[in-house]
Amino acid sequence: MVARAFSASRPACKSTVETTRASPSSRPLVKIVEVGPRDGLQNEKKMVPTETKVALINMLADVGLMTVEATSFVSPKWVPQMSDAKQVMAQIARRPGVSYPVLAPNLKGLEAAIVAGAEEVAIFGAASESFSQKNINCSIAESIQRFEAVTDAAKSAGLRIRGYVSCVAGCPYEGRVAPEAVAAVAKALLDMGCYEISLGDTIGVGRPREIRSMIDAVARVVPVEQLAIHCHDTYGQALANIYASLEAGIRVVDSSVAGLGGCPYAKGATGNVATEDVVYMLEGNGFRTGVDLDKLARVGEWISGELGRPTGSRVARALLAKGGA
Ligand SMILES: CC(C)(COP(=O)([O-])OP(=O)([O-])OC[C@H]1O[C@@H](n2cnc3c(N)ncnc32)[C@H](O)[C@@H]1OP(=O)([O-])[O-])[C@@H](O)C(=O)NCCC(=O)NCCSC(=O)C[C@@](C)(O)CC(=O)[O-]
Repeated sequence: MVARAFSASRPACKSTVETTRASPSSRPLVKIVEVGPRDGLQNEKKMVPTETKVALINMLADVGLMTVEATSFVSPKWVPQMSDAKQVMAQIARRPGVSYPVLAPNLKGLEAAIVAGAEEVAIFGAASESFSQKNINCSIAESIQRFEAVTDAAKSAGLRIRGYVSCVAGCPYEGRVAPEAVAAVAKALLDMGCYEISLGDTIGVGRPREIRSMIDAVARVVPVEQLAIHCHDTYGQALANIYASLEAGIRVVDSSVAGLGGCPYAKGATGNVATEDVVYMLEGNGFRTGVDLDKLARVGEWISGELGRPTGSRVARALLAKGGA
């Protein structure tokens, strides 16, 4: 079977056909933003020991991932699992060339992140009013004001800023979310200085055509080069949605080792798409990721064991079953 791949040029509506035999360096790079230590763990009911979080982050940086979202400087009353953010940042190895972004919803979080030595922060808004209220206790308009203060201070401190928009395909409280609502929040985050906007299908309800229409609407106001896709796999649509995002020209994918995760404010939402599954798909479709899949699968197996469950990655399960990973 000849693998279909996409052109390196964007937008990639007219995809070219390549084979996976192309040399690795000639294949376009897809940047993977590993969110397992943050998005993957934030919903765990039992406190994960700080040393386990630190070991996970260090292992993920060792398998070739260049961006490992480390933790969140959020209210410990809202998300107790992230209450050791300062200790995590103090103990990780910080491999040269690897970014360790952290979430910072307000000035208090930003100040703590700076003291902890963060070089990149992420602010997180939503395209749905109800989710914004549940997640960060304010309306979308109030969140934009709050984020402006955060981004001004972060820029003055020389930090890079990433933006998230949640509920890009649907909201657990309001149902369908209009692509125009997503585009408006994404544009506001871009305008305040985010270098990249990650589009989050928080509850995994989107399907490829819906995801594509949403991206097309956002790409009218934010260059596609500055967009990332962040898919939860609740309805089993994540890989198909990522494929649709690649066709739309997106080259940054958020994912979580072993498919860890869920969202504290989205009942029933499962984890992010598993990083192992994303790497397997990309490497077989004419892209390179720089990630050692076998090593990554072993990291996923290890952290799943620490959490007392099997890995959520189907690719890792297949590799481990045949003794490959
Ligand atoms: C935004 C707030 C703080 C507003 O929460 P609030 O209650 O309105 O805040 P407040 O300013 O009134 O403060 C309340 C208390 O929290 C403290 N506080 C206030 N801020 C901080 C801080 N930064 N760090 C530590 N402590 C903080 C503050 O000091 C005070 O403490 P008290 O005086 O009562 O002892 C709260 O709602 C919050 O922390 N929310 C975070 C929720 C969260 O982390 N959700 C998960 C991440 S988003 C996500 O997963 C989606 C994403 C990104 O992955 C993409 C996708 O999938 O869609």
